[in-house]
Amino acid sequence: MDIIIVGFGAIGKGVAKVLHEKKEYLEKNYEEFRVVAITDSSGAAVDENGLDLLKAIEVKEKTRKIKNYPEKGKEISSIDVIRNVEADVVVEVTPSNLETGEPAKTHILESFKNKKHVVTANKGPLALCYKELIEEAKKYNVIFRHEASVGGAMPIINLAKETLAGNKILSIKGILNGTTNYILTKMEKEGLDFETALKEAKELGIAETDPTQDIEGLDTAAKIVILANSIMGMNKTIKDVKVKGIKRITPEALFLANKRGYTIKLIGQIKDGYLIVEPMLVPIDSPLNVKRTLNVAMFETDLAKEVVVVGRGAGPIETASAILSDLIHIYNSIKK
Ligand SMILES: NC(=O)C1=CN([C@@H]2O[C@H](COP(=O)(O)OP(=O)(O)OC[C@H]3O[C@@H](n4cnc5c(N)ncnc54)[C@H](OP(=O)(O)O)[C@@H]3O)[C@@H](O)[C@H]2O)C=CC1
Ligand SMILES: N[C@@H](CC=O)C(=O)O
Ligand code: NA
Repeated sequence: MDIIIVGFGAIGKGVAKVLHEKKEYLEKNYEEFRVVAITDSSGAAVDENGLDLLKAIEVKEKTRKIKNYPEKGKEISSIDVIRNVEADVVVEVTPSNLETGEPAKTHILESFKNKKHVVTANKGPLALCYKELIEEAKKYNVIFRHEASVGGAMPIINLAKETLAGNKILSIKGILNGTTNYILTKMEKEGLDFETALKEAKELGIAETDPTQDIEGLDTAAKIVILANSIMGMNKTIKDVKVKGIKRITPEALFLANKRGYTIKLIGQIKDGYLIVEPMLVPIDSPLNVKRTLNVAMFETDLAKEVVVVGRGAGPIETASAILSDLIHIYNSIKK
């Protein structure tokens, strides 16, 4: 199966690393998953016989520009690659823009028009025009998967759509941002100051390209919109979310909360049609009290009653795990 990776930052490189590591597993159980093009803001590397993924990562890390890939690098836009390079699937992992959804929205729609399936981790277009994307995918008869867009490696979207199929999801409450959970954990457990904890999160490759999206709660807001629309049958946008971030939370506030048997977590919640993101006091022994980059989601459903899922919500390899599972789903759907 031939793949184009659009965006070659933390997640794009994570996908390349995972596809390299899992090469034998994939060839044994499915077929070769070949990356025939990689793009970033500088251009692209294109090889219809499949790029050397370790070389692509090395070129990117050494020169910051994928167009410097020897012999196969070129100054060409992602849209031209999507239009002109033969491939089955586009993996869209450019930055999430929560105002316009670009450039991802155009990349995704252009992929559909060129009969390419899409796997994305990008929250922008999903939080702004979910219905349009689903309708366009149907119109061009292509598969659109986005498990990585909410909770990273934590199974949530496909879990609700597949394993909980038939259930009515009555409410969802959880921690859906790894960066803020990492910061709150480091402040609480190690007394680290906010800026140092944020710097560490950036070095881990878990923060957004613009980390204010994490800190101000907008990333969590985008994710609960995606959940509301994709697994609760709503039609919301990010403007429908009441949002508060964690900027005012201090190590002292966490210490005081602990003394009273609580911790403080950034909680996203969908209940009775309302979408809210705010820091909340959480009992120390609550299932919501997960640490570092972990995410957690508590579902209330009509048949399965309460369901709780926990997993790493961010990180290059963890997120690539969700992207790989969507790629395998597409393989099973188109090649069988
Ligand atoms: N980091 C994480 O743990 C998770 C991230 N996500 C989502 O995954 C996506 C990628 O995140 P992440 O890898 O961390 O972000 P980065 O900022 O590390 O990487 C973004 C990449 O997109 C490239 N890019 C920007 N504009 C374009 C364009 N027009 N065409 C092609 N490439 C472009 C950048 O190019 P250049 O290198 O030249 O600047 C960069 O390579 C985001 O939408 C994020 O919300 C989802 C789950 C987890
Ligand atoms: N910045 C996000 C990345 C995953 O969506 C987070 O910290 O959760
Ligand atoms: Na997920």
